[in-house]
Amino acid sequence: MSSVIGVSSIYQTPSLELYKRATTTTPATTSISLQVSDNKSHFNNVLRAHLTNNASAIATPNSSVLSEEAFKGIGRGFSDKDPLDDVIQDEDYGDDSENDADNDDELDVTKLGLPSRLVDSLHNRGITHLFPIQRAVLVPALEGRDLIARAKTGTGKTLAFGIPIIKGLTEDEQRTSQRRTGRLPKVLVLAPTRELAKQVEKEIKESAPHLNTVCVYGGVSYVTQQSALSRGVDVVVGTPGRIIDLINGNSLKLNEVKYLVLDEADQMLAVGFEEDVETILEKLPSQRQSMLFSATMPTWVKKLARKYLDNPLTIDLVGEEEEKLAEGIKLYAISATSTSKRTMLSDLITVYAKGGKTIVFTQTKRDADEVSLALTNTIPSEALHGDISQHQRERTLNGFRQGKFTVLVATDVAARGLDIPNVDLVIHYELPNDPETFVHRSGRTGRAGKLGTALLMYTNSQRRTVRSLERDVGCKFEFITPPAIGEVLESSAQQVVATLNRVHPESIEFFTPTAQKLFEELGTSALAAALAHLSGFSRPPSSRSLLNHEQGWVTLQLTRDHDDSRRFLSARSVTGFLSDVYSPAADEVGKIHIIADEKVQGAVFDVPEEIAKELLNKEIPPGNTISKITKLPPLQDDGPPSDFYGKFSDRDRSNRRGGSRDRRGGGGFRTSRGWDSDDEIGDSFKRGGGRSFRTGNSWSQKARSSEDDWLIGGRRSSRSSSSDRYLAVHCRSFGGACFNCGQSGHRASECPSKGF
Ligand SMILES: Nc1ncnc2c1ncn2[C@@H]1O[C@H](COP(=O)(O)OP(=O)(O)OP(=O)(O)O)[C@@H](O)[C@H]1O
Repeated sequence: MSSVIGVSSIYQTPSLELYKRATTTTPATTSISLQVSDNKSHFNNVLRAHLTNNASAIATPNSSVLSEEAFKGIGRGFSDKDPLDDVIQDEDYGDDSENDADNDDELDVTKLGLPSRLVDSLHNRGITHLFPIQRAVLVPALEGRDLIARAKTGTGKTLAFGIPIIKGLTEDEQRTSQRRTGRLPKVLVLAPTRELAKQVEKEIKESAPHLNTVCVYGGVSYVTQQSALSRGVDVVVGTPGRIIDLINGNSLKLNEVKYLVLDEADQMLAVGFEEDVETILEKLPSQRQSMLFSATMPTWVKKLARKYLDNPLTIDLVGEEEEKLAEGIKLYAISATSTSKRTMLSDLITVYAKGGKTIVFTQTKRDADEVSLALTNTIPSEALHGDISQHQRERTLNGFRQGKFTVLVATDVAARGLDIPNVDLVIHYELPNDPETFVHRSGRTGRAGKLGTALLMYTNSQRRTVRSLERDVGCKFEFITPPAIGEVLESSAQQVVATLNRVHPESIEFFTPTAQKLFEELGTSALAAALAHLSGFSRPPSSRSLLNHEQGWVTLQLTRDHDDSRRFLSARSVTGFLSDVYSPAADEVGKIHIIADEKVQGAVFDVPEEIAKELLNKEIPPGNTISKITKLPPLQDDGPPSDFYGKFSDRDRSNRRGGSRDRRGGGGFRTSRGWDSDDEIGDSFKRGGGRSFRTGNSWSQKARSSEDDWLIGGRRSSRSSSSDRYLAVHCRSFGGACFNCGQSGHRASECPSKGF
């Protein structure tokens, strides 16, 4: 349906080229006219209207122009009731089949009326077209509207606020044509972690090298930050703790701030920055534009929005039902025991990362160290967690970015915000604490429209949680079995071949005479030997159990013909059968699983390699078959299923604390999808340092783990009481396997047969 609101003038142009010319030549007028047919047109039109600096509105054929006032009045259902009710959702930005060329132009950074300096630096970074969240934010942000926005991981949220702000600052600078030394910041970006703050700084600096951007965060000296601020600054990005310290020390003055950005607002709450954030917001001039980015809308964030934002427009490009992960992330899940995880990991990396970058997520710092140490024997890897100094963390991240090593083993500190290009594989070595953490961990791959893989390792008892995760995140896992040794060898060989292709021709020349001689003597086996050695298989690979991936074990399958009158196979009947055929096999048999397919009477079981050889040579009763298998058939379930997320599930935690609070399932995200979650406002309690933590919020759980100290921008010691730390560190049993002896239930550092 179309409706005419009021017409004063329409400039209609036959092409965008003419439109562009018209926008530069048409004098400013005040009122804009419109004819509206659908929401998408509204958007297109408002975009055009605003790209002309609100001075004049130009329409191309098939589209009309409307003012913001008119826009508010039509179709969208803008409401007076609650400012948070103004919502623009993803479908409003879907493909416009009417005019694809127009669409492309709307995204083309050269056609948006952005300052040429900004366009040039975006182009230098390979950014030629806006991503959807950037497109959605651009117009209302340029209008000066306060915003609340949400989009999936890696979709370009930083430039969503960065581009309009840079445009505004650059134009201001051009107008005044002077840059005062000692000028006060016009932009304040608050980020919950140092890493995120640094990343935002990097994005803004690279897109606007002409502006002075200073990043401030705790854990490092004040002096450099203070002197950078005193030289004059346009944009300050920082973590709340250090920002308050700098304000109190008179080094940072916020009187001239025109733009405030709150990045990852829900994370601020989780790490206990509520008070600090509010203290900072109180100090800002009331005449400003505020933009808030948040993955969820817990009560505090809503309150913040109501109190400090002015009639904000909500832009939600995730929605309620949609998959919360970025497109292009392929998901796998693999069942593993705490022991087999350890042995399986390098094979999974070899097969699924194919030589690219991998991030492995563990729950604890100690696990990160131990996993990384164990991996280093086969694949170069480094650990990243809170006990590592700031300087070393930066070196590690840089080394990983530059490809100096390919596997980063990290605690959840790295899950949020870190933008490392081209991560091919994310492995959840331990189940995440909640679905949000899963989304953020997985979102380290498949960034900026690229493809990626995330692989979840779970134990049998966590099967139900994996299903819950699928429901909560709106995703589907492909369930896989451990890669067979053949696959691992093939992938290793391919990776070695890729490495060989990168050997410098001059180096090749040095080795050619020896290679020729070898080839004459040994033929292709000389080359094969080199490949085997470079793949780390100088010795033949030992066989591995398909059930728990343990080396030196073999998985065999026993099937029985249907016409066999004996009872169906059970674990006990398998042992009985083995003792009849070859009694050492019955003595040594490991795991036994019954095949799920009811049409097959069969079981799979593990035996040591030597025993398997003997057993396979024995004569067996007719009607039975024993064979070595390379892939597991579907097996019957065993073990109690669990509904817990990670080691720090809500239920776990409340039990430990003796809490009787009414929890809504295993974490806010599960039971309340999307933005309306976490309304458990009564659940706050104060911790040392006076910052309040809400126990009902999944993030507060993380904050309470021993994990996240270094996340916080300074004031580390004030955030957790010793009793909290005790709970976090001591009140959970170790469920993993020792990297020293391989036994489960203790860590390598506590291994009875030390020598680690
Ligand atoms: N329009 C664009 N074209 C190409 N690349 C872009 C564009 N916008 C942003 N990028 C790049 O995409 C990557 C992800 O952007 P960014 O870190 O802002 O994502 P994000 O949405 O904040 O992610 P997260 O939620 O994980 O923090 C960055 O490397 C950024 O430079």
